Amino acid sequence: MNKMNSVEIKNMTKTYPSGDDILLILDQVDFTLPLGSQMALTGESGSGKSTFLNIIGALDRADSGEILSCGSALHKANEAEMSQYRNKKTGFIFQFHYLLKDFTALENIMLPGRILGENPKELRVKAEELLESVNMSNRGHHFPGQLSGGEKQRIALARALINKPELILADEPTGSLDEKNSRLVEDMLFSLASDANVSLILVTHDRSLASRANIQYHLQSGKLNPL
Ligand SMILES: Nc1ncnc2c1ncn2[C@@H]1O[C@H](COP(=O)(O)OP(=O)(O)OP(=O)(O)O)[C@@H](O)[C@H]1O
Repeated sequence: MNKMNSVEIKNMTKTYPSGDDILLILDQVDFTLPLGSQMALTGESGSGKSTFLNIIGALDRADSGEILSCGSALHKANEAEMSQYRNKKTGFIFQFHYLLKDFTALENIMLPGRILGENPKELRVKAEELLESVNMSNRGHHFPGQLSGGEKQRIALARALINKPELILADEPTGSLDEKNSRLVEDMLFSLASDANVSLILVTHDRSLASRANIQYHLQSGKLNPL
């Protein structure tokens, strides 16, 4: 794998069974993401955007092809290696925040670090810094139920960054927010990714959001087309 790339994919195919038929979702896709770049992926509903993201995030597997991401060969990885890769190399943000309701905002941010067995004191310092970077310093002790949708998504963004990932994978991260909160979360996502020089893959329906990324692709009929 070329050290200047975060992701290198060759000839990746993914199908799903559908009754007696087979759905061809990704059709011999080749793709390279240079280190530190920000890529947006658009495409119609059902075109396979989440499937593409989930394979790079080691949440799903391709049928065939070579998938190298952050130095890991995902097409050859076993379950333990997939989980190690997910926890150490990637930070995921979904449309819904998936914060744990019985944990405070600060505890939610710390959680991925706890799973890796990091030193709790150091982790807390990092989590407080991240809380500040998403402008939520005064809300660390609040529970998710006490936060607005936009605030919860900012906590989810901080949580995605706690393990200093090499790659952020965002699946419609502003899809359930209003215009004002969408812009706020978008601004934070792009600026935090670029400050930390982390590569970003962002799946979105929103063309204006996509246009903020320096690389844009459109997924159609199983093929990735640069825009
Ligand atoms: N586990 C599965 N089993 C069978 N079919 C699936 C599975 N997961 C996804 N699909 C199908 O694969 C296609 C691509 O799904 P995917 O979620 O990747 O699309 P998407 O572009 O992200 O859509 P949306 O924009 O609506 O979220 C869809 O037709 C979907 O129904």
